[in-house]
Amino acid sequence: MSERLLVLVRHGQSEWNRRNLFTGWRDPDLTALGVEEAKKAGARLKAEGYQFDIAFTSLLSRAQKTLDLALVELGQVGLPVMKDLALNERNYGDLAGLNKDDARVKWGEEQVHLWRRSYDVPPPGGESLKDTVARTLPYYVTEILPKVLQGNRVLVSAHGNSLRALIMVLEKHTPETITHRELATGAPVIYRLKADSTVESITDLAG
Ligand SMILES: O=C(O)[C@H](O)COP(=O)(O)O
Repeated sequence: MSERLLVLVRHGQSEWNRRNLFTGWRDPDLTALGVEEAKKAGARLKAEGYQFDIAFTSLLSRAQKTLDLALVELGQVGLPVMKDLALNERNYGDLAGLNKDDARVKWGEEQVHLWRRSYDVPPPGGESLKDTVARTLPYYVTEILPKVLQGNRVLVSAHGNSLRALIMVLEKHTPETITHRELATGAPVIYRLKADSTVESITDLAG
């Protein structure tokens, strides 16, 4: 019987997460804590008995490195890995590199919250979550989902907002409820899909 297993993991803490900077398509490395989070994600999955047939990640180092470290813990170095821009973090445009607290002082709490969590308000020069869904969803539908439905056990290492874009569809969030869906660094979320591609069960390995 097919498992139809899909595991999503947000990369471990990056240097810019630690420094509280908008990151988007910029490419900072993991911190020491981020490395530990990535290893812990792999170890947790291994301890729960998970193994994978294929993995997907973005073109950004923090997601790729998280995947590599998790695969070492899983004893699965050499697993086929597909890398694609479609899984990159939401492009934060002109906000990239700015401190999130400084931005709140400059533009106000409410405006910054709209840029960070609203569905359809893009940051200046960047992508809204709606734009990110438009970028990531076609890739999910054409590349990732078919693998899951064929019975491959699939691991995806990506980013807070590119994964929230997929989670919006998987968990059937509305533009309002998705604003409250947060994703911790290095915390795998495990989905079992039905044959019709809807979600049968969700297990969050956070904490
Ligand atoms: O790109 C970033 O800054 C982070 O990865 C996600 O940031 P957010 O929680 O502000 O959307």
